[in-house]
Amino acid sequence: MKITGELLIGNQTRMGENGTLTCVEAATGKALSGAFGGASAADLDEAVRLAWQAFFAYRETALADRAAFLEKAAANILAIGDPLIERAMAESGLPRARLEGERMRTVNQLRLFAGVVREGAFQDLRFDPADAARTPPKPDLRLRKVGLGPVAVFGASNFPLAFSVAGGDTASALAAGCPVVVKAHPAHPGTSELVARAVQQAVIDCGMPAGTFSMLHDTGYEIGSALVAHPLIRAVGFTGSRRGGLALVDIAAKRDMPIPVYAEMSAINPVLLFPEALKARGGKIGAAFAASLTLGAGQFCTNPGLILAVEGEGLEAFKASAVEALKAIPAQTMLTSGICKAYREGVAKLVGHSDVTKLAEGQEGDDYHGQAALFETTATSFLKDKSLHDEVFGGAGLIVKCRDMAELETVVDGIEGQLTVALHIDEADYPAAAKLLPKLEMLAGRLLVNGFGTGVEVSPAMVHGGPYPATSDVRSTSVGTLAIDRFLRPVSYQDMPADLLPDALRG
Ligand SMILES: NC(=O)c1ccc[n+]([C@@H]2O[C@H](COP(=O)([O-])OP(=O)(O)OC[C@H]3O[C@@H](n4cnc5c(N)ncnc54)[C@H](O)[C@@H]3O)[C@@H](O)[C@H]2O)c1
Ligand SMILES: O=CCCC(=O)C(=O)O
Repeated sequence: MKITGELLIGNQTRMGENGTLTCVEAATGKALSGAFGGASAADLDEAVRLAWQAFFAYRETALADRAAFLEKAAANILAIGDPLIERAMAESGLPRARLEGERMRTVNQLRLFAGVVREGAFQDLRFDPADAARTPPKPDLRLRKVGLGPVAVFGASNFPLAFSVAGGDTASALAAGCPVVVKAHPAHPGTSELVARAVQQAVIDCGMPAGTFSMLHDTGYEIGSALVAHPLIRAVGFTGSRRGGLALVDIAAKRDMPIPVYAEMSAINPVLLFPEALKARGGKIGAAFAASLTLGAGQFCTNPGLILAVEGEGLEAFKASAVEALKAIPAQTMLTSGICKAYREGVAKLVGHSDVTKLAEGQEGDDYHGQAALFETTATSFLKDKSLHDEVFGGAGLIVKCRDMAELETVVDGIEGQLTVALHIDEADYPAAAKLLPKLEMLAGRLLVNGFGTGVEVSPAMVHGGPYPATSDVRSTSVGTLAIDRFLRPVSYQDMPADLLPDALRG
């Protein structure tokens, strides 16, 4: 499959003429092949209008046909073969094994949603029969959930497959019966085109309406912003920075018809080390923490950036093994030089902070490679200075040393919304953990025990979401089968003649 740099608008392709996007090898900054044409306002309008037209037919496709389409998209992505992996490696700097795993996650996610569609429970069909004998008479009520309408998807830089063109947002929106218009991430436009062509081909192969899927490039923020503002777009999926997510939330809120924006933004994912667990195996936990902190150069929204623990021998053992492990970690290629620069600036702020001590650094980095780092501060300092709560996107962690569990609880009270909270506990810690759990439920979308949040399972019981600023809508998840709910709305049919009812609600 060739990368042409074209836009994919419905079943057509054409070169965008609103500026040109070029891209570079993440590891070196050297130019990569391909020039990607930016979409104009007219291209955008055409893609969205096609999506709107497609919506009415697409949302009523037989569930088996919609499921087969998702499976075909998965098969077409796999069929691209190694060129997809090689392009993604060059554009993102992520290693082959990681990207091969991510490709399977993407493919299996599409297949999982195919299963959800085929099974049909997502429609939440409800039947509440009439009762003419009741006073007042009770009407016949039936309910189903339908797709919201065309969805704008902003691919994430850090998961160029599983959170990008055919990632969780696209898979769940298509499963819900919503056409998708993707705004490709500028850091991996070639990867985006390859995957988009696979999805476009699936639309054609399966006879889905033209307009079910489109993908646009933007040389700046103009087209992405206009996409969210377009009156025929009915929801937005986004993974990226807090600033970017909030900009889209703001645009969506100012429309004549405001729409939901499901933005997954920043998190530091606190890890709580309880005293008995620390005492029994502080060293072991420290080594496991270092591995999770530096996975993918730390560029995971689930990265464990904050450690909370009570001071003592157990914490010292944790620190010693984390420090030893981190010192040996080579600098890793970051997704873009901009992300690397932001990371270095974040680390420099911690280095220059008078209340923060640097405990360890990994091997030295450069403008493209991030150097891991571990810092420590006290609970008092952390509570006093909110800037210490900021996400440093990359392999940097901060330990907050507490005097006792009461102080640790006060720190928990001062933290903003998160995707995950990890608890390291032994049985003797259960009473202390039980006391904190109600607060932790309010803090994050996923609570996990004796592990770290990196490596999200795509499953029916997964929540990859959480209170602001982890996401812009605490009621949702962007991973797992429940993600489909973001793009559905309930419609009730009262005393509707059977002939007029949707098939699923007859009988
Ligand atoms: N939490 C996470 O999972 C996560 C993932 C990736 C990046 N990040 C953070 O984001 C920073 C930058 O990385 P990035 O480029 O991937 O994220 P980003 O938020 O800058 O961009 C994500 C997407 O949104 C678009 N966008 C951003 N701001 C916009 C605006 N104002 N109007 C319209 N469109 C806009 C971009 O063009 C891109 O397509 C990183 O350094 C990191 O701090 C966080
Ligand atoms: O970066 C956001 C997603 C993280 C994830 O999916 C994972 O940890 O597996």
